[in-house]
Amino acid sequence: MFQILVSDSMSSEGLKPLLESPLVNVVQKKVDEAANELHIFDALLVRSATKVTNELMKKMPNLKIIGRAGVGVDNIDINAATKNGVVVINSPDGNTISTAEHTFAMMSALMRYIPQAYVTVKSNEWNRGAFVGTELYGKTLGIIGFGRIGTELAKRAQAFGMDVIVYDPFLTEERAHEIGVRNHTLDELLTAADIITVHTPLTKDTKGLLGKYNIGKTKKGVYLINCARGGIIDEDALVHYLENGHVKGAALDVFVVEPPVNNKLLKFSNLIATPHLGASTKEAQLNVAAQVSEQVLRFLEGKPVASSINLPTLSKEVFQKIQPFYQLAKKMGNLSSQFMKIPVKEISIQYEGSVAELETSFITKSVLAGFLEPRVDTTVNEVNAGLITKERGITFSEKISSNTSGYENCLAVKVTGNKHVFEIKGTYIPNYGERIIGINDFNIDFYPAGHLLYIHHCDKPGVIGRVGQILGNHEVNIATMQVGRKEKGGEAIMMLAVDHSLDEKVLHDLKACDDISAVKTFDL
Ligand SMILES: NC(=O)C1=CN([C@@H]2O[C@H](COP(=O)(O)OP(=O)(O)OC[C@H]3O[C@@H](n4cnc5c(N)ncnc54)[C@H](O)[C@@H]3O)[C@@H](O)[C@H]2O)C=CC1
Ligand SMILES: O=C(O)CCC(=O)C(=O)O
Repeated sequence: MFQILVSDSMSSEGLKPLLESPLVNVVQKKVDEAANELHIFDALLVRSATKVTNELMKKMPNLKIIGRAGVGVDNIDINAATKNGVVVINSPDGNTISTAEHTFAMMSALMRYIPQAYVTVKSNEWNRGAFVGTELYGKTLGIIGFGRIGTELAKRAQAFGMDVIVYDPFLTEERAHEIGVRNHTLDELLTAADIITVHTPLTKDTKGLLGKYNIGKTKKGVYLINCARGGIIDEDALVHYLENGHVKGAALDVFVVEPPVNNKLLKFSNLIATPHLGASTKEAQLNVAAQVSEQVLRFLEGKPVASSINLPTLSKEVFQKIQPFYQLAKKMGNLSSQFMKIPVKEISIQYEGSVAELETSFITKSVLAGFLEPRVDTTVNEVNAGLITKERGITFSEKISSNTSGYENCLAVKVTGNKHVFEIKGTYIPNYGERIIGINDFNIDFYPAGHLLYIHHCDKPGVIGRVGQILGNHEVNIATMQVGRKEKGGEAIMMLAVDHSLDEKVLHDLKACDDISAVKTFDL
């Protein structure tokens, strides 16, 4: 019989598939309370309170699967789980509606001073003049991050007669059109919206996305809402703009540190807050607990699971053969995504040589997983990459090619957006490693790892020297450098590996250089 530890409070209705199964025994205890019996458990079910660290996993040698009843898996050390051979699953859409509704409730409460007014009435005050609110009708709602929750929120705002504009660099025009919203640039959204709400994952691109600079571009009197993850709206910047009155009010469900400790934001009467309640409804908790219970049971019964976010489902032998290509494919997908920070319609992958004889569908999924990684909240892997790609309105295909590029094996990825196409080619050379051998029409040869700097330039004497000079001036050490060109004196590219990530100042100086037409950085 499998032993299951449920360590955070979860809907017992949702846990029914497990509680009623003759295959499993369910223990509902906090990890601390189960300290002496941790070694017996095959599965661990959590919400966000239990921190699933490598240390905890080490105390659970029987652990096979962790089920997160919710979306964000930031409380689970996924890398450690993968290393320990533990599958992690979540319930990506079980709490979408609840979180969208909570955001809507926060917006209404914010604009009508409901929490502030409630406190005064309870204190026997009757001060109607102090709480003259603002209608939602006719206002422009700016949604940053238009995934599951952003989409549901938009539908509700439209029903209230709001004009909805969105910013999501990965949203296709077709999908925006389908939902009846307009995708804008971030600057357009910042300057046009009366209310701005964020619904992105917390990534290195979204951390502080609404910081001092960007909030400074918003309308005076703007309202800001964060029901996604603490830190997407920079907390110090928000303090600054609440203090000077530029931001008329803010609503937060999430904080950088939860629960907030000595947080200056809490002193503002025009800031309303809830303790991370987005998903706290009976329905959402039932949905997420039921989804996770069913998947855990399937897994323990040896059946495939739908929402696994870390491990592949291949036999060890097959996996070993494709592992080098799987890693190369992931990096190629990731590079393509970073090159094409725009909506993408199609991804096609072509296999040539010995790699074409392997289980290419798995390698394709690895390209997709690498591509999606910078764009979505949850860790995407070969199990869920196809599904998520389709959900994002992106089609994908694979083809076995009879081309001969001169390499023993070659993988080519082509990513198509509305106006731009990006192509990348890679190969794996045994005992030598992964190489990127082509970018668009340029032949090049570099190892895809670390901090990379890409420069598109004119093939003229002195350009390489100027790049070296600028990097030297900024104390940036160059580890390797490769150059590719189509013809003498024509367009050329260079790819440099440097010792640390580059800041805006370095990029600015490079971009200002004559004969350089594009500069991009990548971290792999
Ligand atoms: N307060 C709460 O209790 C809850 C909070 N959440 C949080 O809400 C967030 C969104 O959840 P979902 O909508 O389910 O996720 P999702 O993955 O469906 O949507 C996220 C969207 O953000 C977009 N995005 C990624 N990087 C971006 C960037 N740099 N700029 C603009 N857009 C970007 C993606 O393209 C995607 O469309 C997550 O962080 C999640 O953890 C989710 C559930 C409950
Ligand atoms: O109530 C919870 O478990 C937190 C929900 C959440 O933030 C998520 O699902 O990402």
